[in-house]
Amino acid sequence: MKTALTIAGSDSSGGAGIQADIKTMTVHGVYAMSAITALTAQNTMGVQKVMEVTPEFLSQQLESVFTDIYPDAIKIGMVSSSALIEVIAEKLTFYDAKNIVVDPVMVATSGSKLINDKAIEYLKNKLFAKATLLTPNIPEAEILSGRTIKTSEDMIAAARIMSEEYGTAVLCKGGHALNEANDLFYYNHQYKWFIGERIENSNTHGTGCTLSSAITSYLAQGKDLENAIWLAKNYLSGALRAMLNLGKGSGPLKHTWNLEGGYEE
Ligand SMILES: Nc1ncnc2c1ncn2[C@@H]1O[C@H](COP(=O)(O)OP(=O)(O)O)[C@@H](O)[C@H]1O
Ligand SMILES: Cc1ncc(COP(=O)(O)OP(=O)(O)O)c(N)n1
Repeated sequence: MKTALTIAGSDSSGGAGIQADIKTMTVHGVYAMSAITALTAQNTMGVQKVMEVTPEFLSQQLESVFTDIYPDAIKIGMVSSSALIEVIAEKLTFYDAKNIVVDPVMVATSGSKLINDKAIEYLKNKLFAKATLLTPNIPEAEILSGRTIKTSEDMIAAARIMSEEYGTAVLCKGGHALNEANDLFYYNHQYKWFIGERIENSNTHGTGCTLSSAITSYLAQGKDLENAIWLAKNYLSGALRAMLNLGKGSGPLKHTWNLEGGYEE
């Protein structure tokens, strides 16, 4: 069985973070493991409280996983402080980790900030160069590239800046654009659009976590990067199309849709 590790925050409502990642990896037939960076008290309306783990405890979780069940691929999500980022960077190097998808989580859809400013600099300087793929959404891409994104051309320019600066592939996600759901992939001075039909569903909590952990699952299974992105986007669209409606705010996706025999693309 192929294995994957998610290094991320826990979402008590189960729609994003570690919980979304484990569900996604599991329905893809991949054995999921976790190293938790923070506990969030969170629901579909917002993040009420965050409790970060200590760097020592994160370090121990990573050591416990890597020395026993080696992950074929790794997803990194919410990491809110520079000390935790340092630990992750050190362990990824020490254990020679491969197939690393970094989702630079900064702000939840509800508006809550999930990272501090110093940590953003550490992400850029210590973690991004180790990534196989970065998956910023539009607001994150604006912060990381220093460019305002209003048009498709802006998305291409921002992705180029990030890809060239960090020497890695970038998928700039278009879920925050108004009428489309097109994601822009940039690597090796070339770009490609991953076109998605926009689905009218206000329950989008955890779309980014779900996409990045689906990509990680496909990388663990040995798919090449572009194929992994196509397959993951198809899975994400099905999870939105299943129209689960839970909670009072922006609710979670139906992660199990692909086990129920419907919603074929
Ligand atoms: N309404 C929607 N219909 C179809 N796809 C969507 C929709 N909203 C987001 N997506 C897709 O979900 C994925 C996550 O994108 P996005 O919502 O921008 O990220 P994040 O959750 O990190 O803010 C992308 O592939 C994006 O195109
Ligand atoms: C613990 C935790 N991690 C990440 C997020 C953000 O998840 P994302 O998939 O970007 O979805 P939204 O929250 O933006 O819908 C989170 N909320 N909690």
